[in-house]
Amino acid sequence: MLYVKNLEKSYYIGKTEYPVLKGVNLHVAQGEFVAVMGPSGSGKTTLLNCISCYIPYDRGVITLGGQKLGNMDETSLAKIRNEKLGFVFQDFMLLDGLTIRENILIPRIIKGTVDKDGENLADQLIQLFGIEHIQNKFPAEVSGGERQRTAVARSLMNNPLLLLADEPTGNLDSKSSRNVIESFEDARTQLGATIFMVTHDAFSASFCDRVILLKDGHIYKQLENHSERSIFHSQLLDALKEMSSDD
Ligand SMILES: Nc1ncnc2c1ncn2[C@@H]1O[C@H](COP(=O)(O)OP(=O)(O)OP(=O)(O)O)[C@@H](O)[C@H]1O
Repeated sequence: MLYVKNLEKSYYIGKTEYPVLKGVNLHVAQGEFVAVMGPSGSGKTTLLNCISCYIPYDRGVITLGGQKLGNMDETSLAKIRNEKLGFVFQDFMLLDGLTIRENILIPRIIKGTVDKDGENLADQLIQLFGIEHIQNKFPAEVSGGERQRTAVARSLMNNPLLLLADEPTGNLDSKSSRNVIESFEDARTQLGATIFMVTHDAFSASFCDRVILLKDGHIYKQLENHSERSIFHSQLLDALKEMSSDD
């Protein structure tokens, strides 16, 4: 589904090159829920931004659903972002002047049509995420967890091939975080969504099928979840400790 091969990306400040991604290789299968963790500055957001086509990369190949990303004009990139990718950001990015339902419909509005099919999918997502009772309210009138569930529902509006989430639980308390992670799990089990999430939170990551640990622009280790969530959580905490003591 998503393949990243030998991905390299540097930032330049003046003429000085700062390599951030130094040959990253990974694969995310259809229907998988994968987290990326790593120390601050290890390149997690840069990796996500390369996959999102928000920033260009220097070397390597990214393919999504068989289509090679990169080297495309702005119109093609915008089409991929709107039709093949779904995004969930830490600060929700809901529009204050639109209701919860209208916010969920934004990807269809951008596409130019909100037909019966779009309204039906919105109904399905609103029901799936338990936000029927707030659908006609405005973002300022609902809780942080409800705003974040709205953001997850919106990200699924165009049946994206891949849902990308950058610190989706970063600003939330533990109850709301759990709510968001459960909404990802629902999206996966009920809609077959594929989710790629950057997080600092080992608890949130412990719900994933696989966790990729990134360190200094390389994949340090990948852990697969074959056991109970609490056991996987301990394994993750141990691996994170090992990674930080390897300096
Ligand atoms: N636009 C930019 N120009 C120059 N350097 C950048 C730019 N964006 C990020 N960097 C640097 O690249 C490195 C990786 O940044 P990135 O945001 O990918 O890390 P991260 O792992 O997501 O960190 P965090 O966990 O703190 O969000 C950091 O050292 C950062 O300062």
